[in-house]
Amino acid sequence: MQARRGVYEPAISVENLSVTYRVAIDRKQTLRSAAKRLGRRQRLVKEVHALKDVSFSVSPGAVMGIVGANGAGKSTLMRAVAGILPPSKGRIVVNGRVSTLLALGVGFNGALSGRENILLGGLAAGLSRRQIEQRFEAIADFTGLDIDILERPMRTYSSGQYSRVAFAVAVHMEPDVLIVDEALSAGDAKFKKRAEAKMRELVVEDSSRTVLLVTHGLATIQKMCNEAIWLHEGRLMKHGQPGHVTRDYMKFMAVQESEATALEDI
Ligand SMILES: Nc1ncnc2c1ncn2[C@@H]1O[C@H](COP(=O)(O)OP(=O)(O)OP(=O)(O)O)[C@@H](O)[C@H]1O
Repeated sequence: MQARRGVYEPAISVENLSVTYRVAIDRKQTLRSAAKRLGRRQRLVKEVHALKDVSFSVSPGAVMGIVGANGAGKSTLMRAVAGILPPSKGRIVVNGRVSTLLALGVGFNGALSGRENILLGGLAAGLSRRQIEQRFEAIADFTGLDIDILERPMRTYSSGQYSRVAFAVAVHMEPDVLIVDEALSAGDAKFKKRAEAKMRELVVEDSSRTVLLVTHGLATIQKMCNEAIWLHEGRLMKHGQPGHVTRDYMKFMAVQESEATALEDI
């Protein structure tokens, strides 16, 4: 859809997006072929078509859930929208500042302390040093980690401590577009509660923020989202109301499962 300023400008517009990964594989050599090649390695390049001609748009303020089986292309789509992964084909337009909760903490430097990574994360999100300093206390507070832990290099953190910092940074950037990939499963039970409350505040209470939310928790999609898409093997299967999308997705998965069981029975 061609957006005209003042008429309808989507927050996110994805047009005919395809993403192909190229993976180099070392082919197993037989003794004879190895002798022939005199020890030279034979490399094959395999293409993985993670997204195939996907198009949709998201209105400003919408909370869009993304569902799909393992390997469907959800994380690839999130990385592409976040600008981390270039499209192989097609176009993505995002209006506004994006903050991501992708595979929590991508971009953190393990050699630096939690405190330094909070600063770096803020700079990467486009805030000024002053703006980050103003928010530092709130971010540090939100992590629930003692200041002496925040002074240690992040490579010494447990995965829960790591995700606490990543989550705290991302949700305090006040982005126009927030991309959340399975982040609600981060941390222990206590932190999960705080994370969910914060997400609700960001997603539900501030209706100007556009959110993309990837999760296998279909109940979360129904609770938090007002739109959803379902991806399967890189293709967009359905775009619509969360209830309809999750219903069709569950039906599809149940059929696949019963077919697999039937095959096992043979
Ligand atoms: N860096 C990569 N190099 C090669 N192939 C990749 C890479 N990342 C993902 N893929 C492949 O792309 C496809 C889509 O993966 P993606 O991680 O986007 O799926 P997903 O829907 O997020 O899955 P999950 O629910 O398991 O997290 C899969 O077939 C996966 O193996």
